[in-house]
Amino acid sequence: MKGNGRRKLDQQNFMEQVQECKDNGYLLSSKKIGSGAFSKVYLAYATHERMQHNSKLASDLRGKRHTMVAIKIISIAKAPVEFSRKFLPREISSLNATYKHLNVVQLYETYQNSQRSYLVLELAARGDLLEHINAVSDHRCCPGLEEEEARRLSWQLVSAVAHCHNSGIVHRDLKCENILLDDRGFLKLTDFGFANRSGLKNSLLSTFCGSVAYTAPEILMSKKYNGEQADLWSLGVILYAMVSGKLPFKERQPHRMLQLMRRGPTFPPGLSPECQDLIRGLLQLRPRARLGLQQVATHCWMLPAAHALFRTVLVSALESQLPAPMDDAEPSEDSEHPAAGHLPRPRLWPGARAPGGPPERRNVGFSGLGLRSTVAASLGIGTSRQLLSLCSMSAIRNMPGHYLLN
Ligand SMILES: Nc1ncnc2c1ncn2[C@@H]1O[C@H](COP(=O)(O)OP(=O)(O)OP(=O)(O)O)[C@@H](O)[C@H]1O
Repeated sequence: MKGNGRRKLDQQNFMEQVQECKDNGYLLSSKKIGSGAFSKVYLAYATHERMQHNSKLASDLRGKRHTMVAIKIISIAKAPVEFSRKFLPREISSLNATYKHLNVVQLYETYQNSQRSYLVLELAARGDLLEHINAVSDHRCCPGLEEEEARRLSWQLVSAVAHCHNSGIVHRDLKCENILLDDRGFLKLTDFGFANRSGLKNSLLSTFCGSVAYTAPEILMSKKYNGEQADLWSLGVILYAMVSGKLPFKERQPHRMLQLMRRGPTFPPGLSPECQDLIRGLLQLRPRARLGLQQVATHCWMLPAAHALFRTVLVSALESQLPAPMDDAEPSEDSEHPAAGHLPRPRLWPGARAPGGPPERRNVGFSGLGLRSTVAASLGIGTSRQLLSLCSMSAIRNMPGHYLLN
């Protein structure tokens, strides 16, 4: 009886939600795609009428060629007052502040009544990064992703986090479960429930947020912390999880966790020294010793993929749409692989220059504007402007093909 009564109530609740969504221009499906502490997330469809009234929604869905969205329904009645008054408004304002980046889930709109709040979000239908790592590990019969895939995803994640920080938002709950993948394989950072404004440049935060396994040591030690530096620690944990299929430090008790952190991570055999170096640079106990986002983006481990992509995109774009480059843009004769002659020699952090200094700066006499977008899209890191802001930076400039970005 009790079970029956509960089921009826759930059904009634769901029908109310369907009606409330319909009133706001969305067709709610019964497909539940996730749930959180006080929320449920459903697949829904935007009506054409709604799209006519919401340009954000219309422009994005037109590009995606479908009308699907994810609707996160938060039960105000079930959630603690602090959640509705503090965390939910922060989540909404953070999503508004970080609109719009290819690697950050987009909030199209919200509506609410006294019972529920609705967040209409961009759909990321391929599950989260943790599921992905586990699925790939099973498939390969070896824990973790291939470094090449981890690098591609890291580019997107670094781009997303850089965009948040540049928008004045610290995420404070970066973990594999809060990183979703969409049906095109793009990474989408989500769950800004603990996000906060980073405020003044050196202002410090004090609230404990996130999951212990991803939490920076200074937070575990209850010290005041810099949100951006704490996000960078979590980034190191995520990168470690991607390439090893496990967490670098796993203990329930914070003081034991700290002991492990002091000892530093141990790496699986076969992991490249460059990748180890990057992870070590992020998992620095002292926040100030940690790599910054710009150093991450220009770390030698991050470069090979970008380099290869630049080459590939450059070659195909040159063939299809652009005037031929001047002679000096040709690969060197001794290149075995089309990219090999131009790869900067691996540099280990912190930033020792490759022997012989940076590659010569070349200019091919075209702006490469369309190409920038293609490159940004290939890397999965948003618009060309976002690519530029991430890479306004020495390493990309030092890379062969840098002229595409100037
Ligand atoms: N835009 C989306 N597209 C697809 N699935 C989503 C989307 N947003 C959320 N989900 C799914 O719903 C789950 C819960 O969403 P979310 O993490 O935002 O809720 P939450 O209430 O903040 O969760 P938690 O209590 O774990 O912090 C996610 O783990 C994910 O599986």
